[in-house]
Amino acid sequence: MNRWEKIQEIAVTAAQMREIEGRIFAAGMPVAALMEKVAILISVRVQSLFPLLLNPTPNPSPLYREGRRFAVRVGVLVGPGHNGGDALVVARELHFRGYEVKIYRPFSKLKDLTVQHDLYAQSLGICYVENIADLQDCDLIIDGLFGFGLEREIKDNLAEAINQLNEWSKPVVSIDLPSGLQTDTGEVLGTAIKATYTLCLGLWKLGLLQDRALEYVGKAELIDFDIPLADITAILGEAPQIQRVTKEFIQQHLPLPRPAVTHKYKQGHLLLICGSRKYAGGAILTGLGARGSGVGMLSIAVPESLKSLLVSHLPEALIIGCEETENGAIASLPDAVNLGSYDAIACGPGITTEATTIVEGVLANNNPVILDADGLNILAQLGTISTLEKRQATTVLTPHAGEFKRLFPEIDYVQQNRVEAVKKAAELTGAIVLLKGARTVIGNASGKIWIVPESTPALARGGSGDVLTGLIGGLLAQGVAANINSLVERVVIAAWWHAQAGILAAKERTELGVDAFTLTQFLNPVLSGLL
Ligand SMILES: NC(=O)C1=CN([C@@H]2O[C@H](COP(=O)(O)OP(=O)(O)OC[C@H]3O[C@@H](n4cnc5c(N)ncnc54)[C@H](O)[C@@H]3O)[C@@H](O)[C@H]2O)[C@@H](O)CC1
Ligand SMILES: [K+]
Repeated sequence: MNRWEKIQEIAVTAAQMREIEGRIFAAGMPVAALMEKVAILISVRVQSLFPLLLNPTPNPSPLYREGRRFAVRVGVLVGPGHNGGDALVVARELHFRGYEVKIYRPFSKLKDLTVQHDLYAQSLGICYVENIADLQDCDLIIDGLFGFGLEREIKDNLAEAINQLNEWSKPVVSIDLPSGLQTDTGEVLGTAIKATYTLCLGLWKLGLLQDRALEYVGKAELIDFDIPLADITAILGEAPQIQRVTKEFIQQHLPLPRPAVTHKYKQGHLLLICGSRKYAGGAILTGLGARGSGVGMLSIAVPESLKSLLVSHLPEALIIGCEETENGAIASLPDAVNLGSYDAIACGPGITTEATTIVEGVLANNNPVILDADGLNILAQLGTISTLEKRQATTVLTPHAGEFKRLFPEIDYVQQNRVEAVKKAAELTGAIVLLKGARTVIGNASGKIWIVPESTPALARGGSGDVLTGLIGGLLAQGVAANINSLVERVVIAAWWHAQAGILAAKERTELGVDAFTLTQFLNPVLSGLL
């Protein structure tokens, strides 16, 4: 793995970033030199994103046709700390490159280095404005108000200025993170800049990966400024506790290539328990998700009345018809079904909350189990922690925020800090917990967290979770059959793969075109593209 790939896997808190930068400074790197270096990199990136339109012409240049934006007038927001220092260096560079720069610095007390850059910018004759409204004619705004040093709410005049600026809907490039976001939790402290681009410096800040930050972050990019890997490792350890899931990680952990000599049972046998008369389609989608995983053998237990429907959609699967309740839920599994004979069991989509004894039976068994949807609601009724305490084998829980709250009423901050919530849930239960969202978070009992950094709102659609359950189940079964030690990577792969299939499908069919069945058709193309 090269340096770029390695740093893409890391997410840090403000405290960790401070410790890492502290080591660099202690080793002799002058603070001013680092700021200069970083800010030059930012300024170069800004120039490529918003090239200077030197010669406005009725015939747009070829660059214009590539969809690049041009900027002439740039408003730079300068805060009191080193984020403001960065912004002042960027302002100076853009000024020298020929941009018309205006600086808005609503603070009188600045950090020393920032003072120096401020004095120099003034000496160059760069225009300073008193009011945010003076920036309304700008083509582009650079936001250097606060970075990871923001520690309290933004209030009063500054908050008003930010709100006013957000209303203009101008392109905004935020330095490090949109000013106003808490670095670790992504919480809005008072108010926050709505960025078009966020140029995150050095290492990804955790807050940028939290769902509630996303509407402020825009398109996020990492600006690498050569932090020595030794300094990163010294603070974060060899394997970071919070890992962004990257393509390289997936390539390393996929169950590929298959052994040259194998047979279907060696490639995992998954049992799905799903569906009811009311929710028949969920069973099909779960089955199609499992199919996409490449699992060796797939058995699907459904209410007897759904059997022929399932056979027609999944001819390769072994469909097990089960006795039904009056309402058409699974009442019991046939005696011939030996739960212990499967490599993994996925249980829940569409089973309704009538299937309590089924879920109890599955959990009493000693194989890896994935619970989703009604499987989770039943677990919540049984008592999540007390029920899971008794289990030795791997359990995977895949809640969305609502299900999470029902499962873990003691964890009341799931909306505020999804990463901490998952960490706590995994610690309390020993389970692998996957919290669905715009940035799906996965954690296990060791305290390690994985975040899927890209997804699409196209996936916010009924049935897409069923596909994920099947996909996780299939990958887990293959992992068990191959005797791999750690199964959490399989869950991580499934979450990433599912998101990428959504992204690919949305690219071809728009965000409105990704129904759950269509999603299953894009699972394999993601892999082909990856390899
Ligand atoms: N970490 C690194 O290695 C580097 C960091 N740099 C920059 O330095 C930034 C961090 O700099 P700082 O630690 O100076 O922090 P910031 O620039 O984020 O701001 C901290 C300052 O804002 C004040 N402040 C905090 N909350 C406030 C509020 N609500 N209202 C008014 N004032 C408030 C603080 O008292 C302090 O003076 C990074 O985000 C990045 O832009 C780069 O210059 C160079 C490399
Ligand atoms: K900023």
